[in-house]
Amino acid sequence: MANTDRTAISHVFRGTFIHATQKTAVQILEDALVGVDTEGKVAFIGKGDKLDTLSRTFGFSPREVTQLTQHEFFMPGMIDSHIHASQYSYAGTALDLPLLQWLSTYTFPVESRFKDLEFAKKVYTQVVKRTLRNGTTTACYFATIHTDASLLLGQIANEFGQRALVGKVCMDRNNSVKHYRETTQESQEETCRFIVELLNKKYPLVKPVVTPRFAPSCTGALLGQLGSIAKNNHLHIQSHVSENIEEVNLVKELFPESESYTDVYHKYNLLTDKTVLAHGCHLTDKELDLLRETGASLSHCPSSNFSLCSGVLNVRNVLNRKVKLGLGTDVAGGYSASMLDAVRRTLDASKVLTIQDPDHDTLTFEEVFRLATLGGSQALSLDDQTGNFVVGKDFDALRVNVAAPGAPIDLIQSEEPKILLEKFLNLGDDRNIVEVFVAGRRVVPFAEPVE
Ligand SMILES: O=c1[nH]c(=O)c2nc[nH]c2[nH]1
Repeated sequence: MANTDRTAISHVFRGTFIHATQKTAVQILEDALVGVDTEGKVAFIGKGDKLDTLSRTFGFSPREVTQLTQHEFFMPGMIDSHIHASQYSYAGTALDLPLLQWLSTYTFPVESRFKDLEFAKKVYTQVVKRTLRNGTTTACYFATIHTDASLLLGQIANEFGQRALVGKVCMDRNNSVKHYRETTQESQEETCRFIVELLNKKYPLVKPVVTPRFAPSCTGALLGQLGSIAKNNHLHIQSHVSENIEEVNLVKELFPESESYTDVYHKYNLLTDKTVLAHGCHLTDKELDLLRETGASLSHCPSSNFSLCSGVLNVRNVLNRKVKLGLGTDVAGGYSASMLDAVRRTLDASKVLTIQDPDHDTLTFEEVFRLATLGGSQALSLDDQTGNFVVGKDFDALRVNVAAPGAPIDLIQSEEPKILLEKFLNLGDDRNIVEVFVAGRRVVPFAEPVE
């Protein structure tokens, strides 16, 4: 009997699906049949040999099933839990200074240019397209202090179909760049305008995130106001924490009454289960415990941590202390806008710790795969919608062809799915990502522009 009361099915795929669950870092579903409904949600996950029964139950024709080849698999879309969209214009350059000098020499002068909406449109279109093509289905973006340009980033993410958290950056002190400053009142008022205007657009996949840049850029007064705005509107919060030692010492000087850097955010009600803090290389165990207790998460950004010589986060310790953790490219402190690079640098960082201490429990590629997908969704408190293949979640997925023509992987023989995944994570690039879906909509290859 045909399915009448369910949402209609829009796609059915048959082949290998690979994802992470809470229990299993890499779960492989061979010859799976996955149906996606017209609302973009996973409608069913079954075995290929149940095609007839599933097609009757869900009311689709077996002829409509898309069959993957033996070198292909679907995996969940990757989640970039920390990326500065506004810094994309200089990605791949300017990696020769430590954090605080890097910010004043390169970052603030470039970010100040986003007052110009034409410039903002160009850079934001590029970064959204590039990250989507690289398989980032969800991005947690820092924009700049400019409200209209930040709204434009939300509009562009919506147009291209990327799931995004977008933050108008707040900073009311410690910036020597003349045209890149706001008063406490401006920062607070413009944050409210940003939130109201972005929410009014009713973009289905784009949400505002309250964004104090980091404690050294914000007065206690501003941090307090931002904490209240986030609380009153149940919003996400993002910032940076304990990236570099000089920064940690500066926070001690600026907030002598606080017990630690993390405590500064706690004091101003900025640690919630919707908070994500980037870096955390120099956090103490006590600070990690505070993150766990408040439900706040970390975004591990190893490319940037290496490039700016900031530090090496001990991810094993973070996981042992049960703090939620995702991965971030941190463009442009990180030079690559690909989450595959974040995966590789995460493995490198873990191996650096093992070189220093042979007893260190090195992360496996399976664990890092989980961090790039399910871990990121948990870090952003979006795991009820995305992160793995579960009936009822949105279908955010990458169709990977390990043997795609022109791509940088040579297969000598047919391989097990787990080997295909490992090869893709270590050797692959966007040429292996043949299709990207967000909430069931195919967003890569890009639709032809309408003339
Ligand atoms: O890597 C970083 N990039 C930034 O833009 C930034 N701002 C504060 N702290 C930061 N760290």
